Amino acid sequence: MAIEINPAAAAPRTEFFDDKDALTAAVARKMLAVLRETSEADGVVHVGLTGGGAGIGALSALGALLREGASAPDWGRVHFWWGDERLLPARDPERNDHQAREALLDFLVAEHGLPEENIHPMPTSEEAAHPAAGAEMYAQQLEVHASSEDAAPAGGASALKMPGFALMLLGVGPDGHINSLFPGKAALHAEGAATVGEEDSPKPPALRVSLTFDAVHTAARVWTVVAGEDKAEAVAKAFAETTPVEEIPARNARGTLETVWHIDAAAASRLS
Ligand SMILES: O=C1O[C@H](COP(=O)(O)O)[C@@H](O)[C@H](O)[C@H]1O
Repeated sequence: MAIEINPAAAAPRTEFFDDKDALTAAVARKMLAVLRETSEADGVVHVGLTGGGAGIGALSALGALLREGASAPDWGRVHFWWGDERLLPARDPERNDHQAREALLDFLVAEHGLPEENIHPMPTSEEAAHPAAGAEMYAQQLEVHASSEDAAPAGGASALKMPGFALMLLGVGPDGHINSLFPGKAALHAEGAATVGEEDSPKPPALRVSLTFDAVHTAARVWTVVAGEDKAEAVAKAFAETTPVEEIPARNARGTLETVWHIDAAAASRLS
């Protein structure tokens, strides 16, 4: 059955930047503000991280802001999760969590008191024998941190046992994928679960674990970060009303409060 976009979710708006550096700097500034404000208001804030050039770039930019003295949240209240991961050994340079640690998280632990237990990586290939097992393990971790009110997408659809994410960052692949939700794959149709395994990712490595669309849709803010000419076609298709979600999964990136596409000039070059 064709995937339909939930009309109750926040419609996407766009923010444009000259280049990737301007984009990542702006996203990092906004991220710090969300982390400060939400952690002060709620006592805790859960954030979903992404891999890829712009996603990791935003983390490096956040580190740079802190080194310049930007006002920071109480890091003891901040929890980091991942939207997807490659099922590879711990510390493999291709793992999204490894790249995020190098770009920001190790610095936060060493210099800013981020508790190691607030970092929630997806399972490694040493921990999970296959993607479905990894997905199940991560769903259990999410459930441990679920708030008393389960996370629910806009519009009254069923809730999931996971923490309420204040923010989910999403890179977008040249083929329009978000997380490890790739065009035409069965994982796009996973319903009622927070996580799903992917056995045959068209982008190597093949074995991956991902949050589902249902999980993405529970986040308050969903921010795509898209830079580079190789993303231009996917961006143009994502904003064409007739493009099926099965072809460009990023079309179905939606939050409950806001959906913002952060796009640099090169990635925006084919938007009309
Ligand atoms: O495989 C992945 O790709 C996307 C996009 O990466 P990019 O390098 O094309 O920007 C990324 O967001 C996702 O987390 C990752 O696993």
